[in-house]
Amino acid sequence: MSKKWELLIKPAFLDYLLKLPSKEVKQVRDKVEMLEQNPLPDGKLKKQLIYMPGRPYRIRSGDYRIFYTFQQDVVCIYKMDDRDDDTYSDTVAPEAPPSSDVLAALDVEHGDAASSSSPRVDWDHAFDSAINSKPLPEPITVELLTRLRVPEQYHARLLRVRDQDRLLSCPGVPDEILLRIDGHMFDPPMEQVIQQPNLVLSDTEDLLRYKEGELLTFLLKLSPDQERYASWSMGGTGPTLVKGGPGTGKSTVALYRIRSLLNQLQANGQAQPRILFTTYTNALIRSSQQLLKQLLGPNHIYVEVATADSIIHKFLRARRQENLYQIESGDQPKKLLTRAIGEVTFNGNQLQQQAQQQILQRMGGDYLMEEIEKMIIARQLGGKEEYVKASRSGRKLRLNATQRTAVWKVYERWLELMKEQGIETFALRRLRAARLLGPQVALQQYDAVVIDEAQDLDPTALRVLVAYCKAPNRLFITADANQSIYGSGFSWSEVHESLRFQGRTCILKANYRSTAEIGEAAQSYLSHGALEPEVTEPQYINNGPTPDARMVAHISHEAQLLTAYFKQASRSLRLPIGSCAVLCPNENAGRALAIALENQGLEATYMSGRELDLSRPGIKVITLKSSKGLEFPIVALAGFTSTNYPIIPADASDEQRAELLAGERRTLFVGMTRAMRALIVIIPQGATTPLLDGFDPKYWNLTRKI
Ligand SMILES: Nc1ncnc2c1ncn2[C@@H]1O[C@H](COP(=O)(O)OP(=O)(O)OP(=O)(O)O)[C@@H](O)[C@H]1O
Repeated sequence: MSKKWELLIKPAFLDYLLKLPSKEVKQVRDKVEMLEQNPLPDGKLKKQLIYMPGRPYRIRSGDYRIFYTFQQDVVCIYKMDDRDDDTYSDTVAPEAPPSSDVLAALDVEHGDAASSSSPRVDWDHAFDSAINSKPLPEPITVELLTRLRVPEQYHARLLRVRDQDRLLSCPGVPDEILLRIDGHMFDPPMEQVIQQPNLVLSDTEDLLRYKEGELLTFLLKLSPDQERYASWSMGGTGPTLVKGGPGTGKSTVALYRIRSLLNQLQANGQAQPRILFTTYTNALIRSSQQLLKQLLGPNHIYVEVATADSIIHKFLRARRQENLYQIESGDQPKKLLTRAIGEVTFNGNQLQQQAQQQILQRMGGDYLMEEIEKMIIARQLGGKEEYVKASRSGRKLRLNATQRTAVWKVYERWLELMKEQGIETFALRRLRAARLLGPQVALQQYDAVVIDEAQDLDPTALRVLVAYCKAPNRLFITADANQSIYGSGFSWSEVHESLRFQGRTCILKANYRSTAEIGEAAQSYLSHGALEPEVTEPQYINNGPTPDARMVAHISHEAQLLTAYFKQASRSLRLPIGSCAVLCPNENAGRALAIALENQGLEATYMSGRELDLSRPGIKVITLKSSKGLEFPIVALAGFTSTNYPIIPADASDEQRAELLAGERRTLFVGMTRAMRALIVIIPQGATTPLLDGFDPKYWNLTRKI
């Protein structure tokens, strides 16, 4: 029997299937089966379009045309259309080398995505020239909206829309609906289709099931490295660590690891295993749950998705200890810290005492609080002596033994004050849990524990999570040191003796999220601050326009510029306005900017980390810190005009200043790397902070007209 080719499909192809009558879908299925047997059928049936991005082949299916490419063992189906005209001249050229795009996307670590043989798209020009909105080729009618399964509540707004711009910025309508209608009205350009993820079509009958609504999605095709790490070393003796830069698929691999773990446990006779998956924010919990449902089907019920803090809460509740103190995340702990500095009697003579008090005051509340929370509480240091000897790795401000003794005294007084008020911080709550756990206790309630984004977890929290896992080799951890917002700098085995990864650490290199232009611009910004370079040179799958950096004098100009940018970017990338996000330094800046954008006629909402709802229509305005782990097609870093940024105590020492700036630079880097297709950073005119400097014109467009 002849060999079968592996089939991959793009979302654009699936969108088109939904438009076709069922009978035609069967015909398409037959054609796809034919390609599965032989992607180069009889010469007359197919053509290669060598001047089209991706150099696809084209084959007829009744009145329609299917665009596809193939290489080695893989056939990738891009999209369909029903036109007869040819924008690109066709060439029958079976001897021409097929496109390298498919393989590059599948295995960029070993391929060379950037030097694809396809004609290169001039993204910057495409971005500039998006001026006129296209009229819709057919009117939006109730009948059409019903056919496209658009809920009635949105009909009234949509029925008034006449052109593509208004469609993609129609307020109050969810993005996926706008994209569905846009997809019905216009053919997606090939250069955008190529950048869509590859999905696996393991059974051609699934096309019919998808058309009938019995199957909702197809799974992502992982790269060979991702696939390997998803089930790598499961028979080993200890835990596995996956590292990698932003967007390399660490969270994706973690989800597939869960599937491998479930399969292994069930194959070993455990019909109903329990797996814990912890992630960073509530918004990530919701999206991970959805992905797990797709990936695991009915088996998703065996996986609990939670934040580390909610597991800590559960742990304390089981011991009736959860309500001993009220969590206080506002200003009160910092106020009590200032009070503690004033109340403590330091060692030595009066002059020495004054010197100690001064150094603590000079540190500033935030720095001292971080010292206490990250260096003492999170590391579960048992006493002053331990703190005096501790390495404090990750902190640039040196503290001698006398100064550390002073910090310890303030810490002890602060603890008393917090207790008196009946309040605690999250770090203190984690410490209580870790202490209750004791060194020996193993909770062993989950057959496997998968911890995503571990670089930002306190060691105390990690200890509790590790203790919940029944076997060390069923622990799986992902981390990225450069994205660490808090820069805690601990070694894994210091956290828990089970966290020894000898020979079980791997690194993902290919960035699937951001375009090469965004990734390289963010890297150049990071290295301008002399921060650790990436462990390996990152590789990119996609290309796009050069990111922009612009100066503005006032928040109203900022909102005008953002409005123009978002309209331009969403139009040229053919994305709804809801795919734009503004990442701000703090809540006040975010709220002010959301109002300013609304005043410009754009729908925009500020959302705090807790109330983040990514399905909400309109522009999402969030803080840089709560953007961790998320991604948006179009991103602006803004809001620096209306706020004092960054806050550095006037008399901070050089080391302290350097450390604060390094932390903030990493935070801005995390923000930049949330962008998938387009990125802009807005800098206040006359800003003196080095953080808003370092936009190398080689990577950043500083002059393009917006
Ligand atoms: N093999 C792949 N093919 C196509 N898309 C992929 C692939 N792997 C990951 N992606 C996509 O890339 C994006 C980034 O993936 P993911 O969030 O898993 O990366 P990450 O390393 O956890 O990112 P970060 O640490 O920056 O939050 C997601 O949209 C994901 O669906």
